[in-house]
Amino acid sequence: MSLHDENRLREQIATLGKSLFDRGLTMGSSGNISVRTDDGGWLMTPTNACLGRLDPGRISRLDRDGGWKDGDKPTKESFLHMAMYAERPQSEAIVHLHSTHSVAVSCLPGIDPCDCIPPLTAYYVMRVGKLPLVPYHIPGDPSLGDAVKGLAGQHSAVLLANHGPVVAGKNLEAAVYATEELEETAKLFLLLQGKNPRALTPEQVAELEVRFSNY
Ligand SMILES: O=C(CO)COP(=O)(O)O
Ligand SMILES: [Zn+2]
Repeated sequence: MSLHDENRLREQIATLGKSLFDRGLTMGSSGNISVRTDDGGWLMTPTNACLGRLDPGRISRLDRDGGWKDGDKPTKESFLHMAMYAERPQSEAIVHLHSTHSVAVSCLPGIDPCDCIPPLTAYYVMRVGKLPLVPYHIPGDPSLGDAVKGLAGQHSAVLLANHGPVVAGKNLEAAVYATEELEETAKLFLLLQGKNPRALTPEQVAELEVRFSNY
């Protein structure tokens, strides 16, 4: 990867991180972002960094084995990102947030652990699809990587119980769009609690999956 391309990715991580933070999609020092680099390694946001104030030059660089090469110390969820990438060779970027409505859904009793949010809208189906719930683990616990492994091959997004979403995309922009769509649909889902909303039918979902398989 040329220095120009790497610097462009660093700038993009900082710009989109600030955009997410400024709109309240993640708070404090929560959340993390990673992007695959074409030497097989990754750029990841540093641990304890605020996504709203990232310094592109201090973003962590990891080698293909997840070893820390340079930049600030990487996110404590680096193995979670790597577990997801290991199952998803087609994904180039991952976003993890503590976005309020998605976290709220992750705490609800009675949600379907195989699919936490029904297909309420077309864009939710196109960008997120089925959303499995990963049982609660302490943040940064390596066993979280194992818990995600069985799910990430079939699902571009998972919801960590009492924690938040982890969303992969074909590039960083796609991963951010999907995270935003998930948060908005979680909000709709909460607004519609007790109202028996009409979700899309299995036929409508199947048509979207065929037409927008690489969205
Ligand atoms: O969201 C987080 C933990 O789950 C934030 O952790 P880091 O600051 O290590 O990235
Ligand atoms: Zn987290």
